[in-house]
Amino acid sequence: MREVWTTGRIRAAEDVVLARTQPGALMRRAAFAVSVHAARMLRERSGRVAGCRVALLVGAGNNGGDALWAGAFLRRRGVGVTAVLLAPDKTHTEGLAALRRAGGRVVTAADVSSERSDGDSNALATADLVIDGIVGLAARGGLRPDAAALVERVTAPIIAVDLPSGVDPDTGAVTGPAVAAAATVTFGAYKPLHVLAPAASRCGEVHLIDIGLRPELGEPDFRVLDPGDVAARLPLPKPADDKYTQGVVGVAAGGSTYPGAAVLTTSGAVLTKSGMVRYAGSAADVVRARWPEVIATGSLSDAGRVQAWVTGPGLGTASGARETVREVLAADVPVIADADAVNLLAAHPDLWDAREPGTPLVLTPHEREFARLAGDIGDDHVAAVVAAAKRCDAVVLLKGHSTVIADQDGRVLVHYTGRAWPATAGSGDVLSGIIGALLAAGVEPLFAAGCAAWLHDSAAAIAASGAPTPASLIAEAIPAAIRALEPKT
Ligand SMILES: NC(=O)C1=CN([C@@H]2O[C@H](COP(=O)(O)OP(=O)(O)OC[C@H]3O[C@@H](n4cnc5c(N)ncnc54)[C@H](O)[C@@H]3O)[C@@H](O)[C@H]2O)[C@@H](O)CC1
Ligand SMILES: [K+]
Repeated sequence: MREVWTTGRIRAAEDVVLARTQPGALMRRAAFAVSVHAARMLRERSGRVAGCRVALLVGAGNNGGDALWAGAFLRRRGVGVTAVLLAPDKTHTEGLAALRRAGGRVVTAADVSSERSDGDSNALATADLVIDGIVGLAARGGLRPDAAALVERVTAPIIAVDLPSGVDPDTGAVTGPAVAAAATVTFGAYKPLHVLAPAASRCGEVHLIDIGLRPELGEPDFRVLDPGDVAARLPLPKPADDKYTQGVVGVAAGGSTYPGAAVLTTSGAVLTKSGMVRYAGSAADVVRARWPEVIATGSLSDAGRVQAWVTGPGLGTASGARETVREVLAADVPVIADADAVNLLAAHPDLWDAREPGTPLVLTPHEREFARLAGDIGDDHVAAVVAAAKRCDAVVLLKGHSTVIADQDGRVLVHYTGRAWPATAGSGDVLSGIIGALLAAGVEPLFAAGCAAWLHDSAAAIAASGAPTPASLIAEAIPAAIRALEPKT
């Protein structure tokens, strides 16, 4: 499990560790790691390290200090290093002295911008690699114009120190010009931007360097599930199980207008776990035709007992749909409410009264549905989703390139996907079915949503395999996604 802390907490931990270490020691450790990754990248790209050229973009703070020290270490390996100073009067003193001692060249941003053709002012044009030390934890807003103008001139790959400059460290928002790095070397702990879109797509591969902060950090602000976490939580049938004991999933979705939503939601449920799936609604014939193993009935009252309900996809918002949501919420079993069910809950506050207190509810809005339910999301998605989860007393999963999932107790999971394959019609219906299957099996709601987001993304990647995929094929790839996890049977 990848653990993530917000910058305020990382800085507090840094202060504790700084107070008991030699001045400059942490920075040199961080910078040395940057130089190691820079050297590796040079070797991979040009087959050598000595003789290559590296340009450093150096801002006013310690992030610039890291870059300068990294430059000094690279000089020792025979690399030609030029530092481009954005704030010559405020440059990190020891870092600058170290680079000069090591034989590095130093120019100002103004020299580079003047487009003189001598070697120094050409530093960016001739670099094999650029190290971004413009700004780190203190970043606010997009790159300032002088920094943005420099970054625009870069053609070589960039290694970001701590984070790509210009992105917001805590929200991952990109509100102006920002660096797009080939790799990021970060220190002490992952920060939100490394896993939150859109900033995460600008990090390249992220390398975490231990600088001794972990004992001072406490509980993380949020977590990212890895394949092992998902495998450990997937419900697998035990020898004594029968079709009922694994948890029966009920699907109350779709209808005569959107029978496809009924099929896709049911597909997600059927393919995620063994046992039984029931369907209740006016698309019963269509569902039965696609999945003969599903017990399909025309109405909720005929459906029989289930251990979790999935509702919302393709349900519409007419009075019949409202009654369906009301009945499902009153059923005293966990519910996953998606799409129209979220819209109905937003539009008809009385529906909340149908809910049995303490019965788990998972809401899975996309951004527009979220706005209807909880207001404008703003730049800080994590804070908005946590607030909505507390207010709705539910697990809230906000869909997006970074799926953010919050429990009402404040725990947060984030799933970042660098791929857009799941962004296809009906894909959310499949996700709902997966969540329903996991809820019915007794998986804790936060992790049912978290594991489902992971499985859905993995299934989409398998189904797409580099080309567009429809939602039906995402559902069909769920078993392959589970097999790839190698859960223990
Ligand atoms: N505290 C420590 O012990 C350590 C800190 N380290 C480094 O120190 C960094 C934090 O350093 P600082 O607190 O000095 O601050 P930064 O280096 O992050 O920021 C420096 C300055 O950049 C400017 N700036 C802010 N937003 C900007 C924008 N959008 N465009 C251009 N310039 C902008 C501001 O004037 C700010 O003061 C970390 O990210 C990390 O790289 C590492 O050396 C590890 C050890
Ligand atoms: K940076």
